Amino acid sequence: MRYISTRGEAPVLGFGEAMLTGLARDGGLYVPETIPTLLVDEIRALGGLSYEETAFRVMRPFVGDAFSDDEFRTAIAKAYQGFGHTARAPLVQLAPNHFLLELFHGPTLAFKDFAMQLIGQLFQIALKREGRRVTIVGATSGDTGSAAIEAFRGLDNVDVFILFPEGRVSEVQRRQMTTPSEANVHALALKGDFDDCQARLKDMFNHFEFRDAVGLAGVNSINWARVLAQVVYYFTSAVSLGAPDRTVSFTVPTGNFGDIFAGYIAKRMGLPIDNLVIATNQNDILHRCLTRGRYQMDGVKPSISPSMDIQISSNFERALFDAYGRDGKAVSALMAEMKETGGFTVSQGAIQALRDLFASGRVSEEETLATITAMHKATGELLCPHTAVGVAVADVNRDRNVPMITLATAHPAKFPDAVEKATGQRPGLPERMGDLFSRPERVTSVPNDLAALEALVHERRKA
Ligand SMILES: Cc1ncc(COP(=O)(O)O)c(C=O)c1O
Ligand SMILES: N[C@@H](CCOP(=O)(O)O)C(=O)O
Repeated sequence: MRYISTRGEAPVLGFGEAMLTGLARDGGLYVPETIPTLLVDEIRALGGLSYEETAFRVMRPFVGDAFSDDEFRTAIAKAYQGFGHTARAPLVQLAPNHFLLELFHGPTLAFKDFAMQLIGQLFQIALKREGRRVTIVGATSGDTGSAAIEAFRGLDNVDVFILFPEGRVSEVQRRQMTTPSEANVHALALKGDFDDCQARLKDMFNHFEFRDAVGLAGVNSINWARVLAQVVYYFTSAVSLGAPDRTVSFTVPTGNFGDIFAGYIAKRMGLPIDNLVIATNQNDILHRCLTRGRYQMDGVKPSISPSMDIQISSNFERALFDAYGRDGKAVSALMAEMKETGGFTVSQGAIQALRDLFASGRVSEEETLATITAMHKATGELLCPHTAVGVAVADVNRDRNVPMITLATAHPAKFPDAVEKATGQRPGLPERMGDLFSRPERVTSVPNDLAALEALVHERRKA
C-alpha cells in the first residue's frame, strides 16, 4: 500500500513511514493511493466479531508490510484493553432510528483515544525496530493533546510537546495535559487560538532543518494512521444495525474534519452509508462552504464546544483532493490562496462532488444547550456539548426510515459547566480520575512565535 500527498510533490511512502513522517514534505497530507474495498460478504462476516477483530480486518489492507499480522494484532489488543466498556464503542438508542455511538470510554474520555492508543503501540514497535527516537509536537483544542500525552507518556524514545490555546480549553482538558509528571511530557499554553497552534505545528514541519534535527513526528489527524483507526467504529456500529443489508447514516460533530473523513473512507471501502452529515457549532466554516461554495475564514469564536473552535480544518484538504479528481496542483493553489487571502472558492465540479457526499448543519450556542436539556429530559442521557451539536444537526437532517448514528465524541464530564447549565446536573469524572483537581500542574506559557517555539523544543527535548 502506497501513500501519496494531497499536493502531489512529496515522496510516495509506505504505511510505516507515512505514519512516522506526519505532514508530507510538500505541505500536504498523505492519503492512500487507492482505497481498498471490502466485499459485501466480508462486511456481513464482521457481525458478532469483537471490536479488536473488526479493527484488524478493516485496517489490515491499509498497512501493507509495515507490520506483521502478529505485530498488528498485538498492537490492537493492547490499544483497547484499557477501555472502560467491553464493546469499546457501544451504541445507545436516543429515539426511534436515532442512535448515539459512545466514543468516550477510552482513558482520556474522548474519541481521540481510539486512534491515539493504537498509534502509541505502533510507534513503539516501529521506533524500537529502527532504533530511532522522535519528537512529537501536537496541536490541540483540548482532546487530541490529552490523548497523545496518555499514549506516549513515559516512553524512552519519544518527547511529546502539546500546544493548546491558553484559556480556551475546559479545566478538565487542561488538567489532563498539565498534571502528568513524566519528564518527556511538555504542555505548552500558546497565546492564540487552535488555528494558531496548528499553523505553528505545520510551520515546524515545513522548516526542514528543524524537522530533521529533532526528528519531528505528528500525531494530529495530519497523520493518516489517526484517520484510519477511526474508520473502524463506522463499521462496528453500522454492522450492529444491520449493514451491509441495511443502509445507515452518520452525523459527526466536526472541527478538523478527521472524524467525518474517516466515515467517508468507510463509505469508499463499501460500507453502505446513505448520508454523512457534518455538524458544526458557531464556527461554521464547513457548513458555509458546503452551502455557498466558498471557504472563507471569519475568525474563531470561542464556544461551549471548544474542541470544535476551528476555522482551518486540516483534513478538508483530503476531501478537496478527491473532489478535484486528485489534482495536487489544484489543491496546492487553493491552500496558497487561503494562506494569502483567508479563503478560496471551490470549483463547480468539486462543490457538487462534496455536496453529493456530505450534508451539513450549524448549531448556535443556545440550541446546543437546549439540546442537552431536551435529551436529558427525554432519555436521561447527559450529552457533552460537541455531541449535542451532532444530535441537533442529526435531528433536522435525518430520514426517519434510515437509522441515524450520531457520534458522541466526548464524555460530558470533560465539559461539566455547560452540562450543568443545561441540566442542573454536574457530571462526575470516573473514579480513576478522581484526583485530577488536586494534582500539581506543569505548564509553560508560550508566544505564538515559530522561532521561540522551536528554541524551546530544542532545549527541552532529550537529545
Ligand atoms: C469532543 C470533540 N468532538 C468533535 C471534534 C471534531 O473532530 P474532528 O476534528 O475530527 O472533526 C473534536 C476535535 O477534533 C473533539 O475533541
Ligand atoms: N479537536 C481537536 C483538534 C485537533 O484535531 P486532530 O484530530 O487533527 O488531532 C482536539 O481536541 O485537539
